[in-house]
Amino acid sequence: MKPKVIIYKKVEPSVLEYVQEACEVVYFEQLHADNMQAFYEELKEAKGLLGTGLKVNDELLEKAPNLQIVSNVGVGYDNLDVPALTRHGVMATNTPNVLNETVADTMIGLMLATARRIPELDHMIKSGNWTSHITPEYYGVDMHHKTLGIIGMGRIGAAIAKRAHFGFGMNILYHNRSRNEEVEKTYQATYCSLEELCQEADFICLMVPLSAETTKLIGEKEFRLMKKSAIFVNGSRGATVDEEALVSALQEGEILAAGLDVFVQEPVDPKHPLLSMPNVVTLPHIGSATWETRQAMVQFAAENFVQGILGNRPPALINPEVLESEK
Ligand SMILES: NC(=O)C1=CN([C@@H]2O[C@H](COP(=O)(O)OP(=O)(O)OC[C@H]3O[C@@H](n4cnc5c(N)ncnc54)[C@H](OP(=O)(O)O)[C@@H]3O)[C@@H](O)[C@H]2O)C=CC1
Ligand SMILES: O=CC(=O)O
Repeated sequence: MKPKVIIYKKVEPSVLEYVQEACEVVYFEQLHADNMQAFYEELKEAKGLLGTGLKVNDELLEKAPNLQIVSNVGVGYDNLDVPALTRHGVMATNTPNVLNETVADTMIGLMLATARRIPELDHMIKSGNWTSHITPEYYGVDMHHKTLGIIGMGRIGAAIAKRAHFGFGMNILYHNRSRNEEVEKTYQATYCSLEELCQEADFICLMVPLSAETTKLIGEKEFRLMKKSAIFVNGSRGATVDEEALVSALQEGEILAAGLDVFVQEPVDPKHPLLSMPNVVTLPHIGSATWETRQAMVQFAAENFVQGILGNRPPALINPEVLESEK
């Protein structure tokens, strides 16, 4: 008998068929209040769980005594309580690398859109307000040859640095807990403290994973350090920024503008003050949202999943301790 697993996200038929070769799949295209009870019922027997964003913690794991693997479709896994998964002997996997280039494209697009005020001016034309030659009040600022500070110079950060260095001739600063010699050599990036980066950069791009350490990593103090002309973009998770401090920094003119792909609460409340600011460009968490990349991510998640279900080591295993404790 094939092991029972749950997929709780809409996937391509080819991916479903690939998983079905090894598993009996219970398929929920999406989880919502009306099917949660049915989901919990299936969870009692499920050996695997594949999807995006579900909070997996002790409470959920107690409802899933047979679980072997949780396969996250996405690289960030702040929705997973990894120590709890490890305690319960459940493997956790994610989808690194396949989305680096696409997310980097999105972040460069967001920086340009913010600096050149693209959505604001698009709206001006479409609402019938382009009535004369553009006056200085509509000018943007250059991105090329400015200084870009990347906080979180990992896989995606490096793909952003590549574009910024070779494409825009930008000077790159970065901050991590540890140095990344590869980006220093390849993109002439300079390592610095968070404070130095905030003070020196014209564009500040946040790309860290969300953790206890990075929650509200950027707040009042950091915004105060930034240049009044700074453009801040966040592609990590909403909670890495103190949103109230960001609103104040924009209202007080401590920074020039912001580009946001992520919010503390998603979907963001339409009445959120950030949404009524013309100098804030917003996106609905679309960093990796292209057909090609989303397919690659789901395929990767399915490969992790099937390998784990078959008792093999999945290629992107987050908690290898689970396998070590089985030896
Ligand atoms: N908007 C979107 O659609 C997407 C968002 N993301 C987000 O981007 C994140 C990064 O992805 P990826 O590049 O693959 O991850 P990586 O792990 O490759 O890079 C993360 C970087 O952050 C640094 N970092 C971690 N903790 C801290 C800290 N406390 N202070 C300073 N730097 C820190 C790490 O360096 P070190 O360990 O040396 O500190 C590392 O260089 C994901 O976790 C996800 O949240 C990802 C994909 C799409
Ligand atoms: O936010 C998306 C991810 O892959 O992480």
